[in-house]
Amino acid sequence: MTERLTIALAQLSQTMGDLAGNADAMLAWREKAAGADLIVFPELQLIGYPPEDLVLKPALIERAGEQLLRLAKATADGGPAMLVGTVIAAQGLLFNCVALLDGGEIKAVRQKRELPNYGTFDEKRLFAPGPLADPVDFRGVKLGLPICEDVWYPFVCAHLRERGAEILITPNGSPYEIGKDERRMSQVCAARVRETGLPIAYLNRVGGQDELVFDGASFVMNADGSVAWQMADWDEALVLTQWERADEGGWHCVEGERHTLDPHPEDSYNAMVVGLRDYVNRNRFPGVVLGLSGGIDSALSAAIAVDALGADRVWCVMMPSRFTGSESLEDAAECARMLGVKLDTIVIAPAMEALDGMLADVFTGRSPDLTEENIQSRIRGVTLMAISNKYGHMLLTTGNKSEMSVGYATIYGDMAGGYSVLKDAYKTTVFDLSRWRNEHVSSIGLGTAGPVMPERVITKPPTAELRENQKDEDSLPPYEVLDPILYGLVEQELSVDALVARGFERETVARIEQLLYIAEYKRRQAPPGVKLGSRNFGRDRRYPITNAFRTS
Ligand SMILES: Nc1ncnc2c1ncn2[C@@H]1O[C@H](COP(=O)(O)OP(=O)(O)OC[C@H]2O[C@@H]([n+]3cccc(C(=O)O)c3)[C@H](O)[C@@H]2O)[C@@H](O)[C@H]1O
Ligand SMILES: Nc1ncnc2c1ncn2[C@@H]1O[C@H](COP(=O)(O)OP(=O)(O)OP(=O)(O)O)[C@@H](O)[C@H]1O
Ligand SMILES: NC(=O)CC[C@H](N)C(=O)O
Repeated sequence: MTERLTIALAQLSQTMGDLAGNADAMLAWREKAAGADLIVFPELQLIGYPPEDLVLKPALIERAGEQLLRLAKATADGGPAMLVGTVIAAQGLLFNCVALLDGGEIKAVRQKRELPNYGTFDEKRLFAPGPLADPVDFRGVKLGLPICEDVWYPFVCAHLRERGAEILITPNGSPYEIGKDERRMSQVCAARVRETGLPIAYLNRVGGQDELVFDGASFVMNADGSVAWQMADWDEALVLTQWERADEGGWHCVEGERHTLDPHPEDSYNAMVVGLRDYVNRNRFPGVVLGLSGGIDSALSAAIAVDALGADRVWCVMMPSRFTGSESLEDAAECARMLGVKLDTIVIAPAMEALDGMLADVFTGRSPDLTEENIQSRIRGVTLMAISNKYGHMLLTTGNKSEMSVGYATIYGDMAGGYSVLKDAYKTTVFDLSRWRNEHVSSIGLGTAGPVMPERVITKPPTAELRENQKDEDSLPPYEVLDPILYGLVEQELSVDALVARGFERETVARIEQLLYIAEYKRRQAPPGVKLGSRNFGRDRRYPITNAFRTS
């Protein structure tokens, strides 16, 4: 009877759709796991997670089958067996699976049963639920293989236990969300361990995939609920966990490293760094360009870009108008200096004058209004897009969640761009993250230590500078009032009445609800951005654009 096992946990990133590349990477990591009995990879490691409709393409399923066979053959060398996440078609249905590859063959396949279909997840659209499966027999040990969502409910693990499982190994594609690492361990896995009396190895992927980032933070929990291993967040890593069969028959994982995970808000900052880094690199941009206004949103976006890509890949442009104050010019220049990035200055007055002239006839008899304010924003958008086209840098959009909630952004203007790091960060979070970054350095960032923006950028009242003496608070409640209202309306789906009961003014809440609903069309046309909270605009919160419902 096997008394000892070495299980390698490979906390890896994935390149969506690069099946051969993902397979090559698995083989390379397997070499580093020499001596292990088994190497485990995250959910759908061969394809990428979440694959969306890519898996509805028959050619992809065919090629996944070819790559899986290639991996299986590689295990004929007597080295570690592999547990590989992939998609398999059977009887006209698609399954989200793990395959156990050993001795040159596919020894066993297990299908995911619980398919998440809420929030950002759409798995029922793609996959059929697998049957309640038995453990696999691996070198005399019965391994239970629940896949991600399978461990979020008692059912699958209870069945595995009943059918004799001795160790639970769960490959995951569990996206980052504030507080999620704690939930996975203390609520979800601790409950499964308590119910089954079995130890669990929880393996998550790392890296960014469009709006989602995966923090890793994989761990092993022994049957007594103690944590034997805690892997770091964000980085690819391999650990060889040693398992022993105790006298009373149960399996125990020998204690290894226990990394401290990022505290909040560093976790959110690093999520943005990872999301942007992987988006820019995987889509092969040489770098990013952004408008640096001297305000806090563009300053924080630039700091995150430098931490993600390095200062030499971040290009900032100051585009003053006649409404731009001298403080803004100084703050943008100082910010660029602190970050070590290139800063160009492009005056937008000539374009404003040209448009004023072009539109003079059709605008005869109309006074200047929001139209001209939006033209300024659009000229900046056109200018930045021209640089993007000429040099290939992607335009980084700087709008935050508070603005995106109430439509406080110009469509085809400052909303232009390919990706946004602040999209799921309320303005009050933008202030918190800016303060945090001025006092700390990101554990995974490429930027230098020390402050990244002048203190004044954080303390001065926010303004769009699209007209004389404009301040955000002229048209919006202060962000300390606006953000909790938005949090209630967006993340908690509260009604106006419920927010009034929390002490907010009815008229204000009703106006914000109205602004939120009528800005849906803008959000549908906004670039993707990093998900941080429980209800991001994009995959989480999907509202109709044409919508007469109000709770006021
Ligand atoms: N449901 C719908 N479906 C499709 N299109 C719809 C629409 N509702 C309006 N529209 C169209 O949208 C256009 C109006 O939207 P848009 O042109 O953006 O203009 P609008 O939303 O009216 O104004 C822009 C707002 O953003 C603020 N802003 C601008 C720039 C920067 C900042 C900042 O501080 O960050 C703030 C500015 O002060 C103002 O409150 C019109 O063409 C209208 O026809
Ligand atoms: N003078 C400017 N020079 C360069 N870019 C600008 C300028 N004004 C606005 N932008 C760009 O448009 C975005 C929206 O800016 P705006 O000042 O209108 O509002 P904001 O949301 O308060 O942003 P910020 O805090 O960065 O100023 C900015 O983040 C910046 O990228
Ligand atoms: N891939 C999955 O099944 C993810 C769902 C799961 N509840 C998580 O976020 O961890």
